[in-house]
Amino acid sequence: MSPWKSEVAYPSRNLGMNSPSEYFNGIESRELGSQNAGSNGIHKNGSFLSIYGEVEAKHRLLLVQWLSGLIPSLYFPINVTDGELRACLSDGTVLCQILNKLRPGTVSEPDNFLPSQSENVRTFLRALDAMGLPRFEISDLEKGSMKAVVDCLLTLRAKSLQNALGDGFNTASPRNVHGSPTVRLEPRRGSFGSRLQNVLSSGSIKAGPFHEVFQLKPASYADLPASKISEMLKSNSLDNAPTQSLLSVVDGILEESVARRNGEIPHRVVCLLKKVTQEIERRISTQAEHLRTQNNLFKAREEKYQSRIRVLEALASGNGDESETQGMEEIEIAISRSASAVEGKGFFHIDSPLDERKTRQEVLIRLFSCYLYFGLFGPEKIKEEEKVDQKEVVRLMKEQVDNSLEISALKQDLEIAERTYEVQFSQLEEETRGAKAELTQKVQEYEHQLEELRNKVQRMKEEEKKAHEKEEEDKVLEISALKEALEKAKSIFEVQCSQLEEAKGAKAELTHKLQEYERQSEELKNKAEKIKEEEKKAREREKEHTNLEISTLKQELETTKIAYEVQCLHLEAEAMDAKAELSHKSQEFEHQLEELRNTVEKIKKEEKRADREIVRLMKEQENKNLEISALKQELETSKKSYEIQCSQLEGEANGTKAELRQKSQEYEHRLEELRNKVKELEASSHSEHQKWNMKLNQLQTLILFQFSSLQTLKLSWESIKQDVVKQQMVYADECSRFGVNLKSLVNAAENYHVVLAENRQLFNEVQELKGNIRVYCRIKPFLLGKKEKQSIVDHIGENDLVIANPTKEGRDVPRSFKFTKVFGPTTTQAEVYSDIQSFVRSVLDGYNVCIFAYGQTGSGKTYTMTGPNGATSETIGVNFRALNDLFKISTSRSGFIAYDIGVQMVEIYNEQVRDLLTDGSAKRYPLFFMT
Ligand SMILES: Nc1ncnc2c1ncn2[C@@H]1O[C@H](COP(=O)(O)OP(=O)(O)OP(=O)(O)O)[C@@H](O)[C@H]1O
Repeated sequence: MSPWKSEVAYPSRNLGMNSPSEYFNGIESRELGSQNAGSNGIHKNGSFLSIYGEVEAKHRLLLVQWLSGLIPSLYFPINVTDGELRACLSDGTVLCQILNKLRPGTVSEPDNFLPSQSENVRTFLRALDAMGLPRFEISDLEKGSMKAVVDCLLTLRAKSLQNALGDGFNTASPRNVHGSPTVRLEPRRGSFGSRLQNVLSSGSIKAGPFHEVFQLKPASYADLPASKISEMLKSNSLDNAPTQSLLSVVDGILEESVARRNGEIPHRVVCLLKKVTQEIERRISTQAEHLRTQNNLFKAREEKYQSRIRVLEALASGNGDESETQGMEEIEIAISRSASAVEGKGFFHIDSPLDERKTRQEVLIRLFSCYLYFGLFGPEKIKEEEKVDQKEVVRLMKEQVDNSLEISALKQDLEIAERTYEVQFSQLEEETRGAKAELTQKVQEYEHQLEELRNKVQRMKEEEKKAHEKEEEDKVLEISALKEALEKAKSIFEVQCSQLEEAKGAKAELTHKLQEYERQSEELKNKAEKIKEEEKKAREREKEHTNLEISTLKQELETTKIAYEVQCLHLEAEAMDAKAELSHKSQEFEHQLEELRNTVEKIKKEEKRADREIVRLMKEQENKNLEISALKQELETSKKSYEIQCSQLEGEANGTKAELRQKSQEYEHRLEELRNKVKELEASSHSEHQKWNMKLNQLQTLILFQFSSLQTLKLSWESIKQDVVKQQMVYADECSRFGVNLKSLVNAAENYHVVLAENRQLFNEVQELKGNIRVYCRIKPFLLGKKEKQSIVDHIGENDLVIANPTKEGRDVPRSFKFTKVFGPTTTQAEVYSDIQSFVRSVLDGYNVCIFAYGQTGSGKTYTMTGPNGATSETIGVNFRALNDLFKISTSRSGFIAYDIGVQMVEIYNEQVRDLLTDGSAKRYPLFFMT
C-alpha cells in the first residue's frame, strides 16, 4: 500500500481513532477547517506518542508524510529505515528548514544554514527548548534507534497543528504547513474557489499521490518517475481531486509538450493525460446527469406551482363556497410551508391568515410575493440552504438544551452524591459508634460473665471443700459418738450382765435364806410343840415337881425367849441385809427392771410370807401368852403361895410381851419402811428406766437423724458434684463461645479499622467537596446597654448579605456580599462551631487546617474564637471547643493511633509577633518557635 493510501485508510472523520495518524489527521482536519474534520476529543500534548510505541512504523509513515508535505523536495520510501532518516536529518539542514517552515525567521535564510552539522542540530534543539517541547540528543542522530527523533518531530508536528488551530485560518496562511505560497485558506462559507482551496489543502488531497503532481511546475512532468505514474494510475485518489487541479495538470502537460516543441510526450505522461481526461469526462457526464435530474425536479415543481396558481386564481374570482373553503385550506397549507421556508430570510413575514383575519386579497398578495420570491431566487435552492441552516440551528439548540440538561443533571448528581456522601458518612459514623459501643459492652459483658464464672467456680470449690471437710468432721464425730454410745451401751450391758449375775446370786442366797427361815420356823414349830409337850409334861411334872418345873420352865422360857429374840434379831439383821442388798441391787439393776420386779415380787412374796409367818408366830405367841396367862392363872389359883412369884412372872411376862409388842411394832415399822423403800426403789428404777429409754430413744433418733443427714449430705454432695461437672461443661462451652466471639470481635475490630479508614477518607472527600476554603460571616448583635442604632444590614440570607447605609453618601446603594454561610446576630457559639467542627476531625486525619477570624476592632473576633470573659460551657469559643474535640477524638482513637498535641499562642499586632505562652516578648516576623 502506498503511504498516501494509508492516509485515506484513516479518514479524519472516523471517531474510532485507531492509530496515531488518525489522531494527527483529526488535528489537521480541524486546523484546516474542513467540514470533514472530526469533532472528537483531541489530546493536547505529545504523550500520546508514547502510548503507541509499538506502532513506530506508522509513526514514521506519518512523519515522512508530514515532512514530504512540509518540504516538497524531500522524498522518502514507504518503509523508511533508521539509516535513511538519519541520512536525511543528520546534517541538521532539514531540521532547520522544518523550523523555518513552522516559524518563519527562526533561521535567517534557507541558504544561510550554518555549515556545521552539529550547529544546525543545536539550533533546532534550542528552538525545541524554547517551545517547551521534548527534545532528542545529538547522539540519537548519530547512531542507534531514531525513535527519539521520530517522536520529537511528531510532537513538533502535533504542536504546530494545535497552534495553527489556535491561530485561526486567516492567519494560518503565512505559516501554512504545506509551505505552498499558492494555497490560501478561506473561511468555510466561501466561494467555489475557496472550497477548492480547502479541498486542496485538506488531508485527503494532500495525502493523495497527485498532490505532488499538482504542485509540479511545467516542464517537470516528463521527469516524473515511471513508478510514481504507474502508482498514480492504479490508485483511485483522483476521485477526490478537484476538477481545476485536474485541468491544471492537463494544462501543464500540454504546456510542457508545447514547450518541448517537438511534440514528443513520453508515453507515461500520455497515460497520465488519458487518466486525467477520463476523470474529467466522467465528472462532466455526472454533472450532466445531475443537471438533468435537477431539470426534472424543476419541471415537477413548476407544475405544482402552476396548479396552485390556478387554485389561487379560482379563489380570486370567488367561485363557490366549497371550492373556496377547500382553496383556503390549500392556501393555508401552502402559506405555512412557504412561511417556514422563508422565515428568517429578511424578505417578509407571513402571519397565519386565519388567525389575524387577513383579507383574502392580502393573503393572495403575500402569497404571490412569496411565489415571486421563490421564482426569483430559486425556491428549491433557498429552501435547501434554509433547511440545512435550520437543521443546523435546531441541532445546535438541541445540543445546547441537551448540554444544559446534562449540566443540570450533573449538578443534581453532584448534589445527590454530596448528600449521599454526607448521609453515608453520618450513617457510617453512627454505625461505627454503635458497633464500638456494642463491642465495648460485649467485651464488658464477657469479662463480667468470666468474672462471675470464676467467682462461681471458686465458691463452688470452697463450698465443696467445706462440705467435704464438714462431712468428714461429721463422720468422725458421728463415728466417735457411735463408738462412745456403743462403748457406753457395752459397758452398761456388761454392768447389767454383772448385776444380773449378782442378782441371780442374791436370789439364790435369798432362796437359800428363805429355806433356812422355813427350816428354822419348822424347827421353831417343832420346838414350840416340844415346848408344849414339855409344858404339858412340866405341868404334869409341875404338879409333881411344881417348883422345879416352873423354875425349869421359866428357865427354858427364858432361854427360848432369848433364843427367839436372838432368832428375831438374826432374822431382822438378815432381813435388813437382804433389804439393803435388795435396795443396793435394785439401784444397780435399773435396766433389768422386769427381772428385778419379778425378783422384787418374789421378795415381796417372801416378805409377805415372812410377814405372815411373823403374824403366825405372833399369833402363836399370843396363843402362848394366853396359854401362859392361863397357866399363870392356873398357877395363881393353884399356887397361891407362889403368887408373888407368879405376879413377878406375870410382870415379867407382861414386860416380855410389851417388849415383844414393841419389837413386833418395830418389825412392822421396819417392814413398812422396807415396803416404802421398795416402792421408792421401784419408782426410781421406773423413772430411771424411763429416763434410760428416753435417752435410748434420743440416741436412736439422733443416730437416725445423723444417718438421714448423712444420706442428704451424700445426695447434696452428688448433686453438687453433678452441678460442678455441669458448670465445668458450661464454663468450657462459654470459653469456646467466648473464643469464637473473641475471633469475631477481632475480625470486627480489624474491619472496624478498615471501615474507619474508609470513613475518614469519605469524610475528608466530603469536606473537599464542600469546599476547602470557606468564608463565614457573623453579624454581631447590638450589645445590652448600648444605644441601638439602625442596622445597616438590609438582608441576611443563608449565604448572602445585603448592606445598605442610606445615611452615608456614596454607600446608600445596597451592596450584596456572598459567603459560604452567614450567621445572624442570634446565632449561638455552638451553632458557629457546628459548621467548623468537621475540620477538627480532618486535622486528626492528617490534614492541615487554619481557622482565623478577621474584622475590625470590636467586631467580635475574640468573642467568636475564645468567648467572653468568664465564659461558660455554652459561651466558650471555637478555640476551646476545637481543643475539646481534639482531645476527645484523640482519646477515642488512642487504642490504635497515638497523637502528639501541642499548642502555640501568638499575637500578631503591628507586624509584631508575640509568643503568649513563653516570654511574651515581641519579635519581628519570621519567628521560629520551638516545638
Ligand atoms: N456575638 C456576640 N454576642 C454578644 N456579644 C458579643 C458578640 N460579639 C462580640 N461581642 C462583644 O463585643 C465586644 C467586643 O468583642 P471582641 O473583643 O470579641 O472584639 P474583637 O474583634 O476581638 O476586638 P479587638 O480586635 O479589639 O480585639 C466584647 O464585649 C464582646 O463580648
